[in-house]
Amino acid sequence: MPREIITLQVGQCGNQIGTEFWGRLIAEHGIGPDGIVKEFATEGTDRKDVFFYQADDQHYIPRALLIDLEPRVINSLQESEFKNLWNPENVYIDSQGGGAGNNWAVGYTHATEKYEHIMDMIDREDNSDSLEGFVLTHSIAGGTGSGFGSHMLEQLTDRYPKKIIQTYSVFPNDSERSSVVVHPYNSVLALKRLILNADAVVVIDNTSLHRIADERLQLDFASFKETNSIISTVMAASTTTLRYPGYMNNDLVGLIASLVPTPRAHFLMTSFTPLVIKGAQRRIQKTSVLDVMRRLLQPKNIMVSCGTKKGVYVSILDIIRGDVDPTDIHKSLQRIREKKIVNFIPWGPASIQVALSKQSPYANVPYRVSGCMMANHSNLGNLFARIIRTYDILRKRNAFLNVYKETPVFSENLDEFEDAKETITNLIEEYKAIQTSDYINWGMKQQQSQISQKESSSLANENGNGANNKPGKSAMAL
Ligand SMILES: Nc1nc2c(ncn2[C@@H]2O[C@H](COP(=O)(O)OP(=O)(O)OP(=O)(O)O)[C@@H](O)[C@H]2O)c(=O)[nH]1
Repeated sequence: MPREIITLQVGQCGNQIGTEFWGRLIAEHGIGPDGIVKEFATEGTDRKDVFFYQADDQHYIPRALLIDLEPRVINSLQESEFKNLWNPENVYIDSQGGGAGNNWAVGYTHATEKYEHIMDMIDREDNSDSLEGFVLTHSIAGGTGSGFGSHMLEQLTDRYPKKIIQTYSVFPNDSERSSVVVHPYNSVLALKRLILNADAVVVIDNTSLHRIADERLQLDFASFKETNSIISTVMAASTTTLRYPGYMNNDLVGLIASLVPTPRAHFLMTSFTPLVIKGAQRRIQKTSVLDVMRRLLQPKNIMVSCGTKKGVYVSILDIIRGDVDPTDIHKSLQRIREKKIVNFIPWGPASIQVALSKQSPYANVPYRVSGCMMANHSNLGNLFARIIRTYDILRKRNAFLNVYKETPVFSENLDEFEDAKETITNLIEEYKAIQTSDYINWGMKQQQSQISQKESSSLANENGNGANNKPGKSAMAL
């Protein structure tokens, strides 16, 4: 039975990367931009119905909601070759159309006003018996994807507590301080929701994408079109096992369970090889299984700028596509073990897991084997520590807070900032502890102190409400 997934694209970035993703999916499944399956693809054994459903006239419609507070991006999608692909009822553009002005609190406030309408759209889309969960695409640095997306995450946790929530979250480029000057505020506030309300977050780091585009693909000034092409490659590859089921990882819960052994440390890094995107230099090397598996581990190919030389891997899943002899996989794993390329956690068994999948027969790729790595690594804590450092610089100066203070979340005080920072700081501590052999004991102590804190604060907060008091998913999972 298929386990369906609804995709929620929120804000400029969310809709732009979402569109690239659908472009990849229809190519891989032999579906035209109008949703009609091409004649040569009618016999496939792929699972189109995880991400699409069929209308009465048999054309495929993405299970997707397109949401933005300003019309530009969605309007341009509605004029593109994909204009007949999406269900027009699943588009939400705010009637005022002014966007969230790069402000998390404005996006969040809009969402509190519109959430019943959005939840009705989601409930309508939940038209199957076996919905597995949701995938959110957004950026954390602006206002809509970040703020509106945060509120949606909270609402989804409330409304669908048993469904999986995975996100592809775009983190800001370190060097773009001038374009979204308040991105550290927005990022910290959104990160709190990603920690508390998501089951898995695939971190897409614009800093890394630009480095990869520059150094690996020799694109001097990569545009969003090009970085989004990299992102959609990773999104399509990381969902391969759901769409071309094999003997493992063929639903979202199985995929996430193998990567996220402890609930809070659910942030994932990715790498992909060989990368081939339009407009970039093509340098296809020899693509043997060993080459692919080794390249996936090279820090220069990893799409998060936190390094992997120090620190430890909590888990690794390599999704290898192509015509591959399974004995090559065993030999490659042995070589990687012998060379001690990977350091794993000292507190539990961990190894590289491999899922094999065929290439799509309909998407022409110029290589024999490709690989996508999804991994959980302690150095992700360094990325969050960097965000906190840039946040502290702004916050100490009380800079650019006026618009935030005009919104209900911050009208009385700025406590929500402190609360978000504390949630992230706790996670950074967890990533430090994850590297030590004492991690299990550390986790038990944390759990104990959280239970006592919860007991005392539930007495104090009996009549409270607002963003600070929402129960977190990870708190429930602990
Ligand atoms: N990789 C990538 N990053 C993007 C894209 N569009 C915007 N960004 C990044 O996203 C952040 C800004 O978020 P946006 O998605 O533009 O903003 P929004 O969510 O629409 O919110 P408002 O514009 O405030 O309404 C910045 O860090 C941008 O660099 C995109 O298409 N691809």
